[in-house]
Amino acid sequence: MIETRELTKRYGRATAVDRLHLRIRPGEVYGFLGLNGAGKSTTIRMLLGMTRPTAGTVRLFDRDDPDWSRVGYLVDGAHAYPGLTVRENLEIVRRLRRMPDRTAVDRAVALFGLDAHGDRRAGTLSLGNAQRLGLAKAVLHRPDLLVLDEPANGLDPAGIVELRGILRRLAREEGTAILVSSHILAEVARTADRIGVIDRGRKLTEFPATELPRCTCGAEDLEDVFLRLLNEHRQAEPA
Ligand SMILES: Nc1ncnc2c1ncn2[C@@H]1O[C@H](COP(=O)(O)OP(=O)(O)OP(=O)(O)O)[C@@H](O)[C@H]1O
Repeated sequence: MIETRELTKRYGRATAVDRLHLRIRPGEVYGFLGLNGAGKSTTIRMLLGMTRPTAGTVRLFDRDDPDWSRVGYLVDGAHAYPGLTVRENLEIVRRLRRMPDRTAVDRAVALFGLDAHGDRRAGTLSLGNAQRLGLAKAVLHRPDLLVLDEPANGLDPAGIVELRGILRRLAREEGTAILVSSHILAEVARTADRIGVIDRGRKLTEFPATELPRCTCGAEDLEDVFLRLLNEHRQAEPA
């Protein structure tokens, strides 16, 4: 349902994303891994129509002309109106999305454990709670595709576990396709169904999260796998 073909972004002579093929199915959580500067955010921006590809295509929901009302996202950190409360921020999103269901705000507040902060001004929230608000805004309208760039930023360990549960539930119960980029490798291993590793704009490998032990070749964990893959790739293809 979400597919990129030969997706490429060049900035001058530098190639940020290089002929990337991605496919994410409904109900699938896709973990997108890469070092700083690997090309994750650029890919995400192209998926969301925020950056025009130099070459290649993005197809969302099997259409060339995407229906953005079916997409939710959290990129570049959580943004909110700082002078408005958590509920007011969510209420604005509800109206902008033309959602008749007035209980949507309450549901989102509860889903992200923001009950105690509903009447606080967003500008006074801790980083983790601001991130929760950003996530609540992203899923308020029950999108079919959810794109999250480093969603665990600022969350405490309990928040990270909660986020995992929420993403798994959205995928399983609502059939949401979820792309999540992260540096927290162990967390991606627990959250994602499939994992793709990108380096210098190119997809190095992709594997089901359940097959992680089989592709470790003696590696201790995903972090180890990731570093081995990068080393192998960089030895094979020096910059
Ligand atoms: N607007 C831009 N102009 C020029 N180069 C850019 C621009 N945006 C990104 N790049 C370059 O493209 C490459 C990929 O960057 P990108 O932000 O997509 O990586 P990333 O994997 O998201 O990294 P990080 O984990 O640090 O956020 C980097 O070399 C970056 O410097």
